[in-house]
Amino acid sequence: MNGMLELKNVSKSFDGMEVLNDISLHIARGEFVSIVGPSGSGKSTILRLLTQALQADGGDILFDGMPLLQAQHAFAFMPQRDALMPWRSVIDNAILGLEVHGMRRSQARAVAAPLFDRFGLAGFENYYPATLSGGMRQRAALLRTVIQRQDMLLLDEPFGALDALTRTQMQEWLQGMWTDHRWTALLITHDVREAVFLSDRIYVLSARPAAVIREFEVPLKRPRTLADLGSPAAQAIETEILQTLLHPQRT
Ligand SMILES: Nc1ncnc2c1ncn2[C@@H]1O[C@H](COP(=O)(O)OP(=O)(O)OP(=O)(O)O)[C@@H](O)[C@H]1O
Repeated sequence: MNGMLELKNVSKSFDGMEVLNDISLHIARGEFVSIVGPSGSGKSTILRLLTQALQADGGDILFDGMPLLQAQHAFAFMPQRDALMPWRSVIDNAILGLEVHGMRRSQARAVAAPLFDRFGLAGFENYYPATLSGGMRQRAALLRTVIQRQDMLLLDEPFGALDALTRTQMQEWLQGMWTDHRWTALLITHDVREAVFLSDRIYVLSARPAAVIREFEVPLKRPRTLADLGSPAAQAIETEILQTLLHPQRT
C-alpha cells in the first residue's frame, strides 16, 4: 500500500449545510497520517469522499497525481464497526475481498493462512466472529482490509469500541505492523494520544464546517514504544493538539 493522496480545496455540503470547507491535505507514499477533530466535524465525510460513497461539491482529490475517479480500487477501508459476517468463519471473513475480486476460495485461504500468526489469530481460522474478543475481531477486520493489497489504508476510528486496555494493546500492535509494512495510511480518530503514537503527521480540523486549522509533525522516531508517549516531545505535542481542539480561536 504505497499510493499517495492529495485533497485540494475540497468542499461538501448536505442540504445546504456546509460540512467541509476548503479542505487541503496530503499523504505521502508510506506515510501514516491522522485526522483529529471535534465530533460531527466531517471526518467520516472525508473518508466517504475517498471511497466514493459521496462526491465532493468542489475541489480536487488526486491519487498518485490522477483524479480519484480514474484510480479505481485504490483504498482498503476499515470502518468503525468491524462488520464481520457472523455466518462466515474468521478465515472466510478475511478472504472476502479477495473472493469479491474473483479469487477462488481455496486459493484465497492459502493467501490468508500464513498471515494469521502475525495478526494474533493463529488457531482461530475456523472460529466464528461471535466467539472472538473485541480486539481479535478488530484484528480480523484489519486482516481482511490489508490482505486486499490496495494502495492505501483508511482507518475510521478502528479501536473506538474497545475497552481502554485492549485499545492500547491494539495501538501497540498496529504500530509494530505499520513499522514492518510502511503502508500509506490515513487514520480518523478522536484519541489524540493514539494519533501521536501512530502518526508521522496529524491534521487538526475545526468544528463544522471543517477546515484544517493546524498540521503537526510527530517528532518521535520509530519503532515506538508506549514509553515514548511519556517523552517531553510527545507530551508537548499532545498538549498542543488538545489546546488547538479546545481553544481553536487562540491558535
Ligand atoms: N448523508 C448525509 N446527509 C446529511 N447530513 C450528513 C450526511 N452525512 C453526514 N452528515 C452530517 O455531516 C456532519 C459531519 O458528519 P461526519 O460523520 O463526517 O462527522 P465526524 O467528524 O466523522 O463525526 P464523529 O466524530 O462524531 O464520527 C454531521 O453533522 C452529520 O450529521
